[in-house]
Amino acid sequence: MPGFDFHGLTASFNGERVIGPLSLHVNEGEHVALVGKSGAGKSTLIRLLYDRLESEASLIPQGLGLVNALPVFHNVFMGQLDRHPGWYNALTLIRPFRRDRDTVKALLKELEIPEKQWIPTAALSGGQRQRVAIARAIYRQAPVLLADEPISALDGPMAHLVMKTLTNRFSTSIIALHDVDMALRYCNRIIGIQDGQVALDEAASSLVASDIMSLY
Ligand SMILES: Nc1ncnc2c1ncn2[C@@H]1O[C@H](COP(=O)(O)OP(=O)(O)OP(=O)(O)O)[C@@H](O)[C@H]1O
Repeated sequence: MPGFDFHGLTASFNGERVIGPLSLHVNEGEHVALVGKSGAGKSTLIRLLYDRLESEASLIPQGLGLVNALPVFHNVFMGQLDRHPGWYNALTLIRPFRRDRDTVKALLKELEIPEKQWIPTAALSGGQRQRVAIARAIYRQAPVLLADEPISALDGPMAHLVMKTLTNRFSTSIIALHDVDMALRYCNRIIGIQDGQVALDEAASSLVASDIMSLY
């Protein structure tokens, strides 16, 4: 997928416009950080993009969307649920295939939770749960990543590892981030959202943190 170009994006809640109308053109190879204060509309914009991109996107929602009663393996496997026939998914629920087990294990190893593969996600810490949602998005292997605060529950070294991994694994990404320094370090384009509109759209290389702080 060579990027995307959407026009007239809008969203309203209870008759109140919270996004747009705005246009967004993203080229392949761009890692876009969505920044802006709480309530500016970043999550809503990510949802709008996900609705449009559908199977072309891997989503890491702010709420993670994990099934707590299921083990980590099955939560990660869900990233590819729509790629397999029903019988394959049903069998996987009972007895996962070796190939899938190995692929998921390697991903969990990369995210430093390999020992959690068969543990229900309910028994994990917040940061471990966040890494399960990250593994699920990577496992999906969609061309575009849409991530809403994917490092909010991670400590410093782990946050760096995850940002490095995500920007390496996906050729194009849109990542809502509250951490301005991480946005500048790992993304090559910064889009600032203010009251549902694009208030800043610049190459990360041309900005410093204080340029972005005016949005807050
Ligand atoms: N389900 C909803 N019902 C009503 N209003 C909503 C709903 N979801 C979001 N909003 C409103 O839409 C606006 C944008 O919210 P959104 O969650 O997109 O902001 P955000 O920039 O992602 O914030 P945060 O950084 O806190 O996650 C806010 O004013 C919020 O109150």
